[in-house]
Amino acid sequence: MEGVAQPDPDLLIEFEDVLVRRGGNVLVGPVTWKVELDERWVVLGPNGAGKTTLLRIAAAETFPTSGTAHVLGETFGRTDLSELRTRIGLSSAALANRVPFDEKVVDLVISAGYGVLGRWRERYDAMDTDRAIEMLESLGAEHLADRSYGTLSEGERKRVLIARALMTDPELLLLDEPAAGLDLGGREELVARLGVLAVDPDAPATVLITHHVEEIPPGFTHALLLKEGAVVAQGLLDDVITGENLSEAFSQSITLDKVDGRFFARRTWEPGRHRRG
Ligand SMILES: Nc1ncnc2c1ncn2[C@@H]1O[C@H](COP(=O)(O)OP(=O)(O)OP(=O)(O)O)[C@@H](O)[C@H]1O
Repeated sequence: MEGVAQPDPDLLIEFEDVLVRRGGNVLVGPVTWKVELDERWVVLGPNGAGKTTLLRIAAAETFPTSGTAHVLGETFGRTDLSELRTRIGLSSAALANRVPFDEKVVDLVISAGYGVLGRWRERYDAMDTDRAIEMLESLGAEHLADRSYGTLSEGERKRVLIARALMTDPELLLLDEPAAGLDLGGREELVARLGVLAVDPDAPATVLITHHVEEIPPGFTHALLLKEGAVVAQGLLDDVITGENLSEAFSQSITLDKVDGRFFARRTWEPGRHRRG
C-alpha cells in the first residue's frame, strides 16, 4: 500500500476519488468528500443516485473499487473493517429488516454493545440496561423498552434503531433514510429529535441520507447532493440546498423555501403546463 496518503487526524471521513463499479456500471463516484468532527451532513439525491452505496463505504461495509477511503483515521485496505465498524453507529433499512420481531426493544438496544442483533445472553448488566434506557429516552422511546420490536409502528422502530446506533457511543453516526415510511407526525417528531441531537456538542458527527429536503433536521451544517452517482454540489448546507442545485439533481424546476431553519421544496408551478391541447 505504498503511496497511499496518510489519513488526516482531523477528518472522520476522508474520501479521495472514491468510486464503486459493479458489472461495468459506475454506481457512485468519483467522490472526494471530507467530514470533520463537529459536522452534521445530509446526503441528498433522487432514487438510484448512489447515496446508500456511498454510505456503505463510510459504514466500513464495503470497499470502493478505486480511490482512497479513510474512516475514523483508518485506511481501507490496511485495517480490519469489522473492528472499524464497532466505532460507527448505523441505522438502515437493511439492518431493520434483520431484527427478529420478537426481540425486546431494550435488548435490541443493548445488543449493539456486543456487536450482535438478537439477544444472546439471558441477563445483561444493570449498567447496560441503564444506558439503553438513557438512549431510548434521548429519542423519546423509553416507554417502548419492554415491547417486542414487531409490535412497534414504523416511526417507533426508526427511533429505537437510532437509539441502538447511539448505544456504543459511536464516533460517527450514519442514518440511511431515517424518516422513510413515516407519516407527517412521525416525520416531524423524528426531525425534532434529530435536531436536538444535531446541536448537542457531545453527539457524534452525523451523516443522514434522504430524498426529501423536508427531512433535513435544523442544526445540520453540510450537504452532499448526488445525481446518477456524481456530485452535483457539496459544502455548507445553505450553499448546496438551493433551488438551482435541486433542479439540477432532480431534473426538473424546483422552487425552494426555508422556514424556521427547515427546507420545503416543490416543483415550480408553470401555468398551463399540464393543460390538454
Ligand atoms: N450490488 C449491485 N449491483 C449492481 N447495481 C447495484 C448494486 N447495488 C446498487 N446498485 C445500483 O446502483 C445505483 C445506486 O444505488 P444506491 O442504492 O446507492 O442508490 P440510492 O441513491 O441510495 O437510491 P435510493 O434512494 O433509491 O435508495 C442504483 O442504480 C442501483 O440499482
